[in-house]
Amino acid sequence: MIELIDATKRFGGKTAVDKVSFALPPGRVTALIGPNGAGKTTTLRLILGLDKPSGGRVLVDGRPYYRLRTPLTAVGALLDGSAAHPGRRACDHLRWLAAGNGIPARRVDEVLEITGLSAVARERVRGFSLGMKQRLGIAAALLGDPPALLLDEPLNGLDPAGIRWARTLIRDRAAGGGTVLVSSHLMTEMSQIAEHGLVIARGRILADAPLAELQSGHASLEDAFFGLTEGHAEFQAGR
Ligand SMILES: Nc1ncnc2c1ncn2[C@@H]1O[C@H](COP(=O)(O)OP(=O)(O)OP(=O)(O)O)[C@@H](O)[C@H]1O
Repeated sequence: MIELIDATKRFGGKTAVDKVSFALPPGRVTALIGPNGAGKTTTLRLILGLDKPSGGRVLVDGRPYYRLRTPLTAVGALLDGSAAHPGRRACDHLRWLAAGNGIPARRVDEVLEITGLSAVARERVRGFSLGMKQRLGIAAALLGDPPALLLDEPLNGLDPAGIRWARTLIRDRAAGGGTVLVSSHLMTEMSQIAEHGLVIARGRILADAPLAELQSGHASLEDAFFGLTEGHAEFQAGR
């Protein structure tokens, strides 16, 4: 279980995440949706201990992330698909992560297989396409076979076959009892992948409800989203 209780993150005078409270139960895909600058990435970074909360609490299985002994076996995360060093071979990147987390080396071959990267495992990341980097990021997230997955825009750069594969993977993880949080701008995709939605804007949670409930009375999740976030966008294009 992942839980945020009045979690707040300020950067100087800017409040990126403002008293956010929610719980992510196992067995469910939750979509974190919000406009640019809403606080989605900061929320994920707070859960992963990459940002320290200015207030409130962020707990993974009842304790802060930094207290987890082998974090990759508790929470797998995709925050930036290109986080691997460009000069490294894909397999070495994963081996290095595995070694630091007490994960057996054979798991590296498994996640390469799951993400379809076995054939390019010995190639250097600098030659990878955006979609391949994304698959490598997902491979890293799966390395510890964690019960919880946090995925920031996991479909970025994936081709149609990749999107279908990722969609199935995400759903299967939750169906198998996993906790999955997916942050995305892709409403149509989210309505196919997730059961539950957290709508965030200007650092505040505007809705925490089943997607079917959020969508009711609207033609689509996108319409519901615009209805909820109207006037809350950080950035507005000129007309
Ligand atoms: N390290 C930082 N220093 C200063 N401000 C930051 C920092 N990180 C985030 N912010 C600000 O906090 C707010 C929330 O940013 P965040 O990246 O969490 O939004 P987001 O919802 O992920 O946006 P996007 O959809 O554009 O990726 C933004 O106004 C951003 O400029």
